[in-house]
Amino acid sequence: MTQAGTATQERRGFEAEVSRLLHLMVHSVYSDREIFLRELVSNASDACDKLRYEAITAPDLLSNGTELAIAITADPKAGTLTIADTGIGMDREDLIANLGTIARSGTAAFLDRLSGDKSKDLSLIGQFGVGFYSSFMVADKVRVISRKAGTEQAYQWESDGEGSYIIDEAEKAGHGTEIILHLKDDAKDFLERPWLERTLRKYSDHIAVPISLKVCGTEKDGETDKAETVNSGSALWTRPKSELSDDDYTEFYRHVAHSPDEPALVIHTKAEGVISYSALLFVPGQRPLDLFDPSRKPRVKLYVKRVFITDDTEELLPGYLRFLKGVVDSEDLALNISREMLQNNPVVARIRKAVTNKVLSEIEKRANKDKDAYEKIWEAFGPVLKEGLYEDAGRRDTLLKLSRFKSTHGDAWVSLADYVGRMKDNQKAIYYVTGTDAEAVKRSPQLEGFRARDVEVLLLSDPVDDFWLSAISEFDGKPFKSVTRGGSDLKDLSNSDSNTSDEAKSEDDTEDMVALSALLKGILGDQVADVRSSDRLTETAACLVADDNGLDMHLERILRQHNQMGGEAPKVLEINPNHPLIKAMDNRKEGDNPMDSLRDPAFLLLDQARILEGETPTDPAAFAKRLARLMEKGLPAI
Ligand SMILES: Nc1ncnc2c1ncn2[C@@H]1O[C@H](COP(=O)(O)OP(=O)(O)OP(=O)(O)O)[C@@H](O)[C@H]1O
Repeated sequence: MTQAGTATQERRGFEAEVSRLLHLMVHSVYSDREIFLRELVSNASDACDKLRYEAITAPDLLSNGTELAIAITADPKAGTLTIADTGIGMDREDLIANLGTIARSGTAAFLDRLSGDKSKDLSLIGQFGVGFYSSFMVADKVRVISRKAGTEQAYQWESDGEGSYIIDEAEKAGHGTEIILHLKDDAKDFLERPWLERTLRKYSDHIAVPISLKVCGTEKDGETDKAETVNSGSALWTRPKSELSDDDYTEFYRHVAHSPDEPALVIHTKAEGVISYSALLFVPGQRPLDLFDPSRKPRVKLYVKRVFITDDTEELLPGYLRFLKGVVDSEDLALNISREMLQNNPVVARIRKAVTNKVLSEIEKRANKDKDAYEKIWEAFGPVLKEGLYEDAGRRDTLLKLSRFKSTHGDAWVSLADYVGRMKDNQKAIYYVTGTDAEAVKRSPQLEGFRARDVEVLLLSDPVDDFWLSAISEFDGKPFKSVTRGGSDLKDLSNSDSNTSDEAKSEDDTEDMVALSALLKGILGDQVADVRSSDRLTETAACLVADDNGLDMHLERILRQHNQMGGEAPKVLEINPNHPLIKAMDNRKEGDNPMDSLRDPAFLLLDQARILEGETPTDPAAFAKRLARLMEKGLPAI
């Protein structure tokens, strides 16, 4: 939506998503609204980084002698706070694209989660990070004056955050951006020198461009309107660890990650020798909302000799570490390296290898030292780390050791070492079941026999689980085995304290089941691969399993959903010899025409087993007719 003002002026509507976000900002009661300053200073510092990078190949952009810097000016009389930088700047198109839309991945997911309940939505905003738009928490009018480096014309953007903004030509000496906040009446405290000094020191000490503060009309060191420098301006990752406090790291994390939470793990490392680099990386405290969004950008920034190069390279870290945030600074790459040259670059490959090893070993240390803290990391990022199990064969063992699972053995997270340590004497495999829903997986009928014998089964419900399980055959010499595939070895696992009585089963019973199974197979024909008596069921009458050579059933379903597989492979129907229904069917097989009398029950049994698997009956109309016939017979006469 546009509307003409003066010849150069234009009023434009915000994108619908931005309007929703701004509405929340403008009417917010967010207690942490001081974060607007961190967001704006971060943006200013990013703009300086970008210009420094551009100037490597186009030195003219910086040739007028302007120093890259950020200046904060508070004017209590006018009620304004101005954040100015001499960075890359924005032209008209940039202003429209950057300050009228939200290009960030995960925005849709974020907005979908807004509930309309203000306090809940504001805490979500904390997780999402709203950047520039957070200005409207403290200002009722925001004006941005910007001139893009290398251009002559400046532009101005102005809005009260209510639906639209005005864009116009403007005057500005030199490149960069000035953001002028007209503070709301209840936000005038943000103009006070002590607050500004304290907050800027806290937020910006690590920022590598000088930041100055001027509070108009106040005295500093006996001088009115004096600008003071408030940060040390050195890159934090180059400083020795001994000089840095937890708070320094947290503030840097918040700056580099554009995230308001605390990091769960800080990895600060420096390598010198064959390759020289420093890295300051963070495992975030919370899972970002867009972690699984395919368009999500990596958030680790590459610097070369303290000059920012890019935060858009997938070369620096493997995809399964994409949740990391922070900085890698190389001494060995050329400053004028282009982003394209990073691909297949041997130095980058060596850095990637070293950093990946370091990160995994630090994560492992945390796992060994602090179980609870590690489990929080696993809960947030385990599904992503598990991608490494099939992507990174060389680090598979390390990643298997780091993996944690839910199991039938209580609610706690279980490592594979825990599992193996608890295996039964005759147990040869690590049993697991996969599915899409953790609760449904827990209720799988195939688990009944394992539970009855106290044999632990891993419960896996992340989409990635089926993929790594098809790539990895064993841990510590023990094969992984799906409880929904192949014959179960439960007979070998009966133990004295088990309340099942496999051994006591009479031969007659076994023969009966063989005969009933053959009869049912005769009725069901091609719809099943086989019918057999089961030792994995204790409560349910029947279940389906894949045969020995078949795919795990859940994996097969995923492949079918993604059109990676043609028709459904017939399954083995396992029947529970101790279930009253199976016993009744067994009795019936001695009567006249058992093929006829058992026809409806046989198909209903199969459909029931399919429903338990989350499938639909093969022929819903036939299913309904059979069920109706049976119900009719079962109704008591009046
Ligand atoms: N001072 C500035 N100089 C130049 N460009 C800027 C400046 N401030 C913001 N921008 C541009 O506007 C865009 C949007 O800023 P915004 O703060 O909303 O989001 P962001 O910084 O991209 O991400 P985040 O939400 O993580 O902060 C930035 O990506 C940048 O391109």
